[in-house]
Amino acid sequence: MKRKLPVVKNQKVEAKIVDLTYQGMGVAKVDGYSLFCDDALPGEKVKLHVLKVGKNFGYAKVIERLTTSPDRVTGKGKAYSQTGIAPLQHLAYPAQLKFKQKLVSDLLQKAHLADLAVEQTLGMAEPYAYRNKAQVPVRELDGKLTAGFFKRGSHNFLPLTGFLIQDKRIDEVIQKVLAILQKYQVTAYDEVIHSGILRHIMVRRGHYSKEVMVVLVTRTNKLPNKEAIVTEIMAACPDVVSLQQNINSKQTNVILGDKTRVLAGQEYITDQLNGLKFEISAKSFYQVNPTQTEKLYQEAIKRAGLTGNETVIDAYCGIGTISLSMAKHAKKVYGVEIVEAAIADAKKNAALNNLDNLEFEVGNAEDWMATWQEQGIKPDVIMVDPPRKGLTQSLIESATKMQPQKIVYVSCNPATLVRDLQSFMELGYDVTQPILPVDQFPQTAHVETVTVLERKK
Ligand SMILES: C[S@@+](CC[C@H](N)C(=O)[O-])C[C@H]1O[C@@H](n2cnc3c(N)ncnc32)[C@H](O)[C@@H]1O
Repeated sequence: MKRKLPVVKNQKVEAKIVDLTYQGMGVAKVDGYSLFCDDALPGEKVKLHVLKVGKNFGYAKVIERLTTSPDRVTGKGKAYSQTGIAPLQHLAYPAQLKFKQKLVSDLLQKAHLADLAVEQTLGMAEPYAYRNKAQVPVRELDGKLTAGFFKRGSHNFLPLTGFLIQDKRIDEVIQKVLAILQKYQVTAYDEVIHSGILRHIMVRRGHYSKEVMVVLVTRTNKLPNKEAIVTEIMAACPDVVSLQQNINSKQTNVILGDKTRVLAGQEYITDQLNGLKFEISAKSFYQVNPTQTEKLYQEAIKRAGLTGNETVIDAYCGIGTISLSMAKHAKKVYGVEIVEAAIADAKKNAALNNLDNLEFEVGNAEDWMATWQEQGIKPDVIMVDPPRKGLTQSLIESATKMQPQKIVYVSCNPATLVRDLQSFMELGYDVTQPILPVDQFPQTAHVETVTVLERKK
């Protein structure tokens, strides 16, 4: 029999916000039924307009705030919430850090792992303008090339000149590049009819080096007036050391295409992390919050307890940032990563830092973990830093068969972390220190964590 829901679409209802979701939405409860709404904080009483009702939960819009949370702060503009650039901007920063700690604790509790402790989130002093990388879509508005962002879950384009959480110099470079492209009548991509030229501008900036990389992502191979455009961009932005064109001719939401060519300068920018130098190419993964990444790596390496005698595996190593940091304190480090260009960077980076105790492999971490296990490699420590989908069961099995003393798990998704911890615990490992959340993404609901697992005696 169909259950009668306590609310119907378009109803106006008063409710109390009891929680925040992992996306930063307020959760209102009406007779036990959850309604998710933007811009609502725990403890606040609100009047809601019900927009959508589903079997288990619905969505609503706040039409009036009846009480205000002491943790509410004035945001920097509606667009940053609407686009998902800064969905937590209305929550005071200390409360954001508490929210992230609670998010991890709640997930552990749901998985019956409530006895695992979670430390206070390690935050940053200036929680804005931290991103060293931008990938902004470009569209034509009123006849002008315009940078912006899409409203969450839609294709509605909102124009923006400042992106709040991104390095301010990156914002400036985007505007300068757009003005030059406009002058040479480069057209903006139109996704409806799949026409026009410029799809995105990607910019990376070295936190210490201040070097800038600009990548023009185009639908077409041809960039009209290329020579003049290149000359003007390089003259207008003297800090650009790498200007590239990436061609993405597919009808897709994926930003970068397969082909990239250097238009001026070099293929990479250089930057530093914890005193080590890194060359970073356009397609390589590189942590976006350099200040917090230094802390994250320091904490992960401290927890690995390296003395200089250990054999270490760094799975999902990217351009080798953690591998190199560990190589300074270990006997030997093996790294694996699926992006070929990232491994090329990792090898160059080892040489750049005069480190010769590393071996890097291109491929699937799961396959390499099994290969290393078959080859009889005996790591003392395995570091894993997977993408959001976490680890596979087969990787976890190969890793534990090698019987490392410690497994240090750096995670950007607490849901998959908790799932994977359960597997490790079934295979003879225990979480021996409180889990540490590190705030890599202030103003957003993303949480990064460091967890240490040790082999049971
Ligand atoms: C969260 S990043 C971590 C990178 C690096 N540890 C760092 O801190 O810069 C995850 C990395 O895993 C890589 N990756 C994704 N799937 C993979 C797989 N199946 N096998 C190996 N590497 C993979 C991605 O290309 C990316 O570089």
